[in-house]
Amino acid sequence: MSLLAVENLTVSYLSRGGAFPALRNFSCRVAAGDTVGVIGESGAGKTTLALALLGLLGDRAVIESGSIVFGGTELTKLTAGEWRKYRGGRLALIPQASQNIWNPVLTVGHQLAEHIEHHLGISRSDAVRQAAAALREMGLEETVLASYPHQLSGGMRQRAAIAAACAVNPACIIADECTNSLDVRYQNDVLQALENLRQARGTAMVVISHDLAVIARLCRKTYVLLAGETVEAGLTADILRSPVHPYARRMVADTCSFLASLPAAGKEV
Ligand SMILES: Nc1ncnc2c1ncn2[C@@H]1O[C@H](COP(=O)(O)OP(=O)(O)OP(=O)(O)O)[C@@H](O)[C@H]1O
Ligand code: NI
Repeated sequence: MSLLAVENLTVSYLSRGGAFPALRNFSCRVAAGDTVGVIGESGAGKTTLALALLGLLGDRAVIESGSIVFGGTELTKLTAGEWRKYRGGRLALIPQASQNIWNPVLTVGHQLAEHIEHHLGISRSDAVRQAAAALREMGLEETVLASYPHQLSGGMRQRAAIAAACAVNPACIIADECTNSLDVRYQNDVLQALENLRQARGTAMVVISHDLAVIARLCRKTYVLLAGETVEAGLTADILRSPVHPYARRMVADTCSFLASLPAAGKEV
């Protein structure tokens, strides 16, 4: 059985002009330990999907149809109180622009430890220890615990947010553009840390990105979104080798020609 099963999900944003469907008939299945990528250009509906999966759409959006079943529970019918049990715990989100999740008046350590304590039901001192370990996995020093968010760079805040999502041992992580404000070295570290987490704990992942290289590195399966529609879905290796839809073909060709255009090491530029 799938850990996460999304069937024919359609989500619309409401405006005075009517309902605008940002995601249409999206379906996917994610087994325990599986890695699924969702790729598409800006406005394709990727974040809409992430927010729907976590019950965070807010008042201006509605789930028009479809279902989201996680661990046997239908999520689209949960009340706000019931959502608190799932969100951030068994099902965790690394939100887009996650460097901005932090409360500016509390230290990162305080917020991380509180989050871990709440979701794992462990003592504060154990939570602080786990917070330090989670930061280390993201290449951050223990001193980050005592820092206020504004004392860290955007990339450090982003890695600390990823540490928060990973620290509570989720069964599934939804990662929305989780490497977008990181420089290349830290992108590598974060992708490696997510891969290590999957291998060590069997964490399933839905990796949302506009960057095919990120998806190709992490994901077994890929869904390609264009203006809210799934135009291609399959094994990532197959899509890379022989994309079918014109949009997918262009995306693969553009990524390959970009990589090929990089000067070879040592060559004069
Ligand atoms: N709160 C909102 N109210 C109205 N329309 C919205 C809202 N949020 C998103 N949309 C619209 O829904 C569509 C999908 O947006 P979404 O944020 O899901 O795209 P995305 O694929 O995540 O893009 P990006 O790569 O830029 O993050 C867009 O046309 C966007 O303008
Ligand atoms: Ni987005």
